[in-house]
Amino acid sequence: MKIIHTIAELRAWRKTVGTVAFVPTMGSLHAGHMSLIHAAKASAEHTVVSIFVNRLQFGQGEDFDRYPRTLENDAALIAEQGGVDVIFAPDEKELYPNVIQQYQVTPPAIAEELCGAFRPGHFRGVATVVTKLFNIVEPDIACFGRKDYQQLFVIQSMVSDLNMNIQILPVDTGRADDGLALSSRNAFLTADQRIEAPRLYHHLSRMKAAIEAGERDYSKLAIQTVTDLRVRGWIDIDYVDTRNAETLKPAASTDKNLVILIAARIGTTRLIDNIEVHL
Ligand SMILES: Nc1ncnc2c1ncn2[C@@H]1O[C@H](COP(=O)(O)OP(=O)(O)OP(=O)(O)O)[C@@H](O)[C@H]1O
Ligand SMILES: CC(C)(CO)[C@@H](O)C(=O)[O-]
Ligand code: BAL
Repeated sequence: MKIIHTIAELRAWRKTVGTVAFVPTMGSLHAGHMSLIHAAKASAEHTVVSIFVNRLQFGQGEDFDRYPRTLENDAALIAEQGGVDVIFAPDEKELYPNVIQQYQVTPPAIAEELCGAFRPGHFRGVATVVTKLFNIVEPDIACFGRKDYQQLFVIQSMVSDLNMNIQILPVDTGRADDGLALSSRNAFLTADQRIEAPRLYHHLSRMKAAIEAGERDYSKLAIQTVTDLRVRGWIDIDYVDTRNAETLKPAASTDKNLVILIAARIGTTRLIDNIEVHL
């Protein structure tokens, strides 16, 4: 396995190989990332994992500075699993030599809802860096986790709208035994917060069960969840929302494919999760 830091070296390597599956990450790898890597390995001759904490997708006051950076551990974990050809780990100067990225990819208005409403410019930053990475790695396939459902939606629609010749492979959310979605940011949780955090998934599961049982008043379900979380001390709840799983528009009572999305802060750590409902 090679660790490549420069675009020139990555491009030189890319010219010498056949099909490539690509897993973009911000590092601090966990079992959720490993299932993306597993899916990538199974779908092309070669696998590239990128590790880059992308300043452009973080807002003012967000956790860019404290975001965990653990390249050595990440490389060891990937090497242990085997089968990855390249870790692409550029530094900021390599990817953003002009400091300010003049040309950016602006997603449509749906990217300003849900997480986008609380992280203005976030998905522009994601779409821009993913486009740059796609242009550098030139993958045949790229894997994205369903945990970041809106991100997956933005990338899928970007690839379709801009005719990028890349197949996007969605990968199911990896969870801890108690249901908490695996996330690099879980590392910030205190022991007590870690015990409380799976409540997000428990609420999503409860809302899903209610919808499967015939409930169509999605706002009522959301209010119940918010009320219960507030009582338990979750004061910073960004949203609890039921959307059409294919369009991400607000769900209609006749929709058959839904996704319930949630984002909330526990202490200073912002967690997101979602659950799909197929009726
Ligand atoms: N639990 C998970 N299951 C499946 N995919 C995941 C999971 N966690 C992250 N991913 C996917 O891994 C890719 C890289 O994500 P990233 O490096 O931001 O990790 P993360 O754990 O989501 O970190 P963060 O705490 O920043 O949300 C994304 O496609 C993301 O959806
Ligand atoms: C796709 C991504 C690597 C772009 O920086 C990031 O948003 C992530 O890790 O999900
Ligand atoms: N996993 C999405 C990256 C972010 O939260 O910035």
